[in-house]
Order: sequence, then C-alpha cells, then structure tokens
Amino acid sequence: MDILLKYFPNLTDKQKSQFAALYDLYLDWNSKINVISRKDIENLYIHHVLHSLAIAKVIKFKEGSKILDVGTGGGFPGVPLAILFPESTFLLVDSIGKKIKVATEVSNAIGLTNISFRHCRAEEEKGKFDFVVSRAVMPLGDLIKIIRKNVSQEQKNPLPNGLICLKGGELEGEISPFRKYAEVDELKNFFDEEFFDTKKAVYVPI
Ligand SMILES: C[S@@+](CC[C@H](N)C(=O)[O-])C[C@H]1O[C@@H](n2cnc3c(N)ncnc32)[C@H](O)[C@@H]1O
Repeated sequence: MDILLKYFPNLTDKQKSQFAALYDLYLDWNSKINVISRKDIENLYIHHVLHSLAIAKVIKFKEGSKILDVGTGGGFPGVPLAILFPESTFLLVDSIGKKIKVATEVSNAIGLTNISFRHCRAEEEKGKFDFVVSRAVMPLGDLIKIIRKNVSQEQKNPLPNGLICLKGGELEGEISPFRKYAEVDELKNFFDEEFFDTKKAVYVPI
C-alpha cells in the first residue's frame, strides 16, 4: 500500500483507507472466485493496483468524466481508478458474471458510490463515455471495433476522448494499423519497479 503513496502522494485519508482495505477483500474473494492468480495476490498493490493507476499518469480525468472499463474481471483497472477519481463515474463490464460479482462486492465494501457494474459482453453495452479503459482483454484492433460506438463526441478532458489500454510485451504488430493516432507510454517512465519494464499504456483517440 505504501508503494501507492510513492507515486500518488496526495491521496486523501479516505482514499488511503479504501486502497488499504483492498488487500484483505481481494484475499478473501479471490479464495472463493479466482480473479487474480493465487500466487500473485501478494503482489496486489504493484501488479494490479499500481498497474491500473498507470492510466492516471496518462490522463487526470476531469470532474464529471464518464469511463467504461471493458473486461474488468475482478475490477482492474476500474476499481483503483474509481478510488483515485471520486468525481468521475465508472461502469465496469465483463462477460463473466462471477468476476463482476467480486468487483461489485469489493467496491461495496469500501463504499464506492461512483461505480456501477454490468454483466454483459462489451458488444451489448450502448452507453456513451468520455474514455474506455481496459487491461489484458483482447487485441487492440478488436477492442477498437467494439468500443467505437461507446465514445462520446463531447469533449471535456485535456486529451481527446478515446481508448486507453494497458498492455504488456511486444506490441508492434497490434499497433501498426493505428500508428498514426496511437500514443504509447512506457510504464517504466512512470514507475521504477521491474514489473513495469515491459508494460505499456496505449492511448487511441476515437
Ligand atoms: C485476462 S482477463 C482481465 C481482467 C481484468 N481486466 C484484469 O486486468 O485483471 C480478461 C477479461 O475480459 C473479459 N472479456 C473478454 N471479452 C469480453 C467481451 N467481449 N465483453 C466483456 N468482457 C470480455 C473476460 O471475461 C475476462 O474477465
């Protein structure tokens, strides 16, 4: 948990206690419904929470922003972002109901009120949002096809509305059709921990 303060030193007491509560909640829920690899749970704050918050190093969402998290699984990156941006609203969707249940239970337990959940395929979600976020769900081209309908044309943020996804490893092939518009941030430029050496955030204005 202290690792979060290293990169986000201005957390409020409420945010600190919400982040701190995540460990026990995920430990408990993950033992019933697997959303994080069991041996990775001890790395929750670096591998999952801080990784999700990398999106906040790409953009600080303006008050009133609406964000869709596609394929959130147990709530990543949506739950950490909803804690960090209490003035924005988040909809987390996943096609697997029991994973959405974990994300819902965790966020209810920490009293998040700016978040909602839907058990559906992203293809079925018709709402409009300022940004779509996603981690480890599907190749960029497939994701863009699905979420294009969900990006609002009304702009209120410093970056034009679009998609921000967290990706690992070799991305050249996946990104090349979008290279004219995509911006790739290496997470090692934001965070010192070795885990981030190969991780990237890809922003595509839509
Ligand atoms: C590898 S998991 C990643 C979960 C989470 N984003 C994370 O990083 O921990 C991929 C998730 O995407 C969901 N998913 C895949 N295709 C989807 C679709 N078309 N609509 C909604 N969810 C989808 C799966 O059910 C799964 O929970």
